[in-house]
Amino acid sequence: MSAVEVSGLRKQYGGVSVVDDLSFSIEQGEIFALLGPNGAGKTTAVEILEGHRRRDGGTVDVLGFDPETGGRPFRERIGIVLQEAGFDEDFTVAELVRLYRGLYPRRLAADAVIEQVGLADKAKARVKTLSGGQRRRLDLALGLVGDPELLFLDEPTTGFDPSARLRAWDLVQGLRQLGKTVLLTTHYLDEAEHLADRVAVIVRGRLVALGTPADLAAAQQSAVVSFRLPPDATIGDLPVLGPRPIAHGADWEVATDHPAAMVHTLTGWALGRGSELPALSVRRPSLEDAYLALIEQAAPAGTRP
Ligand SMILES: Nc1ncnc2c1ncn2[C@@H]1O[C@H](COP(=O)(O)OP(=O)(O)OP(=O)(O)O)[C@@H](O)[C@H]1O
Repeated sequence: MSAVEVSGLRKQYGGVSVVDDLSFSIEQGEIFALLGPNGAGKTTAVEILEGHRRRDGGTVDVLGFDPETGGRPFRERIGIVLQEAGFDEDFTVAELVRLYRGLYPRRLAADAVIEQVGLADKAKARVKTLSGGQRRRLDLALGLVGDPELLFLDEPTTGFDPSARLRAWDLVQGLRQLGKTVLLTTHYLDEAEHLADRVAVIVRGRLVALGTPADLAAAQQSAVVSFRLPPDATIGDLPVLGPRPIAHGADWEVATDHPAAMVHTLTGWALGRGSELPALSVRRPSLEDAYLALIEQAAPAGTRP
């Protein structure tokens, strides 16, 4: 059975569609990521699924409930981790986790959750003394303590240092092993690639791609060739490669379905002028490569708000 079924979902503000005929389903135990540029409609869609906004059209089933009418029995089965949850800053971490725990009939041990998110040494600290990353970990603890079947995670690792981020990823992956379903929104493509079983890409309220990160990456181009120019060359000196190389720091990258021919052209040019091509590499496209290509196709630069 699906944890979430969305069909033909619509929402308008002032006559403008911000969610436009959106359909997808999320299986139980799946980690599902919603991706899209700023203003794409992700938050609107997620808040409709959480029961915090009303839809204008379509059907939504979350854990067997219509979120608009599910009431308390529905809310007790979901967990929401917001980017900026407001709470009383004078509480300590342990107090706040216990307070939230008291709101749910099914619950986890407060100390275990605090430990899980890596805040054990801050359990007695007041919320106002926490760093930004520690607050985000507290948000995660508050979302988990009611032992939800479905967890909404809104940009869960923004502001985390790299090791806290890996730890949060482990935690989210641990949720999958417990059979929990996770709906993740994130702007970090590596996070979605690492965590999500499937991703949906939304642009201007419409679904433009849905699949596993590997499928999405493979659907765009078969390879990315990257290289640096010889010190005495400029990009204009290169032979015509078909697709235009794109600057990536000191490197140039070109996406292609014909990596062998591309490398042949590039190395032939370099050898012909008696130089090397530093840092030449061929790699499989990442989810980020595919995402950027999808966004560009759906809303070319210059047409975006
Ligand atoms: N209450 C509202 N009234 C009017 N317009 C709104 C309202 N809420 C959202 N919008 C508009 O709907 C569009 C989608 O917003 P939404 O917050 O869902 O995007 P998002 O994909 O979550 O963006 P971000 O990545 O920036 O968080 C935006 O153009 C936004 O201005």
